[in-house]
Order: sequence, then C-alpha cells, then structure tokens
Amino acid sequence: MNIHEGAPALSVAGLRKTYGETRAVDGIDLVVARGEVVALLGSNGAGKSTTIDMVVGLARPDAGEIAVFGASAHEAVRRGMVGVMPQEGALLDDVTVRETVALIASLHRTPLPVEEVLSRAGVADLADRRAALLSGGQKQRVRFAMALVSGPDLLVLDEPTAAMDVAARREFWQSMHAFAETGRTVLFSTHYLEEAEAYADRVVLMHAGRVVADGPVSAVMAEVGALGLEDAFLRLTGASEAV
Ligand SMILES: Nc1ncnc2c1ncn2[C@@H]1O[C@H](COP(=O)(O)OP(=O)(O)OP(=O)(O)O)[C@@H](O)[C@H]1O
Repeated sequence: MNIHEGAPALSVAGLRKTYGETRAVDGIDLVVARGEVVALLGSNGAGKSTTIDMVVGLARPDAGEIAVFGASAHEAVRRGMVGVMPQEGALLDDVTVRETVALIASLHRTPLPVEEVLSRAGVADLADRRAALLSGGQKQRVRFAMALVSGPDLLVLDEPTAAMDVAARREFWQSMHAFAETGRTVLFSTHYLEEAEAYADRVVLMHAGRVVADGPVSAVMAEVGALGLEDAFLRLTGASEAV
C-alpha cells in the first residue's frame, strides 16, 4: 500500500492554475494525513474542482508541487491507490452498471470483487441496468463504485452528492463513512456546510482560489466572520436539505 512510508496521503505546496485572466487556484498549501476525512468547502467558482483535478492528475498545475503518498499523482493513480469520483461523464449509455464496474476492475492489478463494490456503493439492485436508464443520483453512485473498485487508499470525490435527493445522499454518506472507517483517506468537495460538518474531520474553506480557513468545522465557522466572508458563508448554508 505505501509508496513512501510515512508520507502523508496528500501534500500540496504553492499550487496555482490560471485560465486566461481567472486565477482558479491561487497558491494553495495543504497536507492531508492518512486516515483523515477532509472537506473542501466553497461556493461556485472557489477553485475546488480545479484543485481536485490537479491532485488526481487530470489538470496540469501552472506552479506548485503535489505528492500523493509521497509520489506523483500519476504514479499513485496508476498503482490504484487513488479512487476518483468525477462530477459528471465517465459512463457509457449502452453499458450496464455491472459491466461498467467490471471494465474498471479489469484495468487494475488487484481490484476488489465486482459484486462487493456494487453492494458497497449501493448499486447492486441496479447492476443489470444500462447507464442511459439511470437517474442523475444513481449515476453518481455508479461513479462512486468506479472510484472504489481499485480498493484505493485515498478517495477523491468532487461534489459527490450534487445530483442526489435526500435519501440517496444519506445512503451515499453511509457508504463513504464505512469506507473511511477502514482507515482510508477521503477528500471531498462540497457547497454545503452541513455535509462538511456531518461527514468531515476537518474543513478546508476555499474562496477565490485560496484556502481561507482550515481546521475543525467549528473553528472554520468562527473564522468566517473574522475574514468577512459572511456572503460566501450564507450561500454555502443556503441548502438546508443537504443532509
Ligand atoms: N476549463 C476552464 N476554463 C476556463 N475557466 C475555468 C475552467 N475551469 C474552471 N474555470 C474557472 O476557474 C474558477 C474556479 O472554478 P472551479 O470549477 O475550480 O470552482 P469550484 O469551486 O469547483 O466551483 P463549482 O462549485 O461551481 O464546481 C472559476 O472562475 C471557473 O469559471
């Protein structure tokens, strides 16, 4: 499991990414210890997805260093140590849920059993359904299964519950919690303070491409006022149906 014994699950230093005039990520430093569940909290455009894309090797930083278990993001992904759940895409309309998960399993050297993954992600009852016939929330759960199949040590989830209703959210977080209980590391992004509070050990609050607060959720909430971010904070808490 370990690439470099003792290295944190994730270490990011001086990370930057600019799109034209937009500083999507404007100098982020972040260390996530093994076994932590960390929420990347921020309103639209805060830079969460751009950060996550760079962490999992899907986007190239303009500047900065990223180490995943002490190795490059690509190396960690190649070894099946990182499970990635994207916000959208990744599914083929005519392929069933079981076939989709089996396909991803076939890409890994030591995948988890497909049936176990289907059950852990709460999609066993949808196994024979083609992706085209799934709801948005069901598709998200299949993407979760795809992220789990390598038995990753670090799970990275970009707004995992975006398309889910309340019941699906609850079920999803139970699955995520069961995964985290095995001592794995989870980094997830969310708009919802409630999700961060309920499911993360630690909250990293992003605003305009920067980390503006980092710590237990109570400490982060206290800092929001001091930082004059009440407006962003109100938007974050606007979704009371989140959990
Ligand atoms: N491919 C791209 N081309 C141009 N601008 C981009 C691109 N990706 C992101 N941006 C811009 O970078 C900024 C950060 O976007 P990002 O998607 O990382 O934020 P986010 O916190 O994930 O937001 P959301 O919660 O809406 O997904 C935004 O201003 C966005 O418009």
